Amino acid sequence: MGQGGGVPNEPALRVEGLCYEVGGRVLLDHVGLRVSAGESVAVVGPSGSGKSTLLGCLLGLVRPGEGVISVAGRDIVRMRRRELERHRSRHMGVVFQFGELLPELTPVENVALAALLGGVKAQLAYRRAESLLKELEVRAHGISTGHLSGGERQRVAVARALINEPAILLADEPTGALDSATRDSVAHLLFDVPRRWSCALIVVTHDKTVAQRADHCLELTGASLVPYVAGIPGGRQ
Ligand SMILES: Nc1ncnc2c1ncn2[C@@H]1O[C@H](COP(=O)(O)OP(=O)(O)OP(=O)(O)O)[C@@H](O)[C@H]1O
Repeated sequence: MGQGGGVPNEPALRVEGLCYEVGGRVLLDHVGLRVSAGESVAVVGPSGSGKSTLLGCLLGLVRPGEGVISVAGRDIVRMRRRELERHRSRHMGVVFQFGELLPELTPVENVALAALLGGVKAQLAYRRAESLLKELEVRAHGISTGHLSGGERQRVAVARALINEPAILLADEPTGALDSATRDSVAHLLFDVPRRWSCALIVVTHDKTVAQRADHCLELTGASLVPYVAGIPGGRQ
């Protein structure tokens, strides 16, 4: 797969001076972040520190008060809605805690759907979906996605997130609903994605054993992103 249509010398994701305030509380205070293709970042932090809000900003779902969020070389903060939707579907993939798949569809239908919605022709969409599911070792046909195990569903969700060859893959508590053995296998697969598919990966998680697999582990605390070292909140790496 390609590099998600990225711009040469520009990281897949560049965040600068990101500020967000809600209800009189500053959640993000001049936050900066750079993630290149092939690189992974985990974001941990106490409950309520603003991790989902940060992810919402990166996805263009929450509009920050200030700052730049450059995805594949273009600032999404200043985009109009239609353009943002196109840019998001072309360059960003997302995996949520519960997969958020359509349970009555087969895995291949769930994955192909994301490509069809992006304007890819049906034959190509299904071919790509089958090939991704094979690479991610989950069956494509003959079963409703709702009948798969939790771990298999997350593999389908990863395939769906990758089908449009995104520049960045964002995952919000991707292993939060899994038992520990399944969590390890899904986390292993997820942190292998940047190398195999040349995209950037950002994972928001409560689970430190998942976070430690990332190239860089950051903590959102006091409205800032700081390096996280096990046992030392806000400690230096
Ligand atoms: N639109 C909003 N209006 C009011 N408060 C909000 C809004 N969005 C977020 N908040 C508050 O901001 C704080 C941060 O929320 P957020 O969901 O980003 O935290 P989080 O770190 O993801 O938490 P958790 O780990 O529990 O999921 C919370 O206290 C939340 O109630």
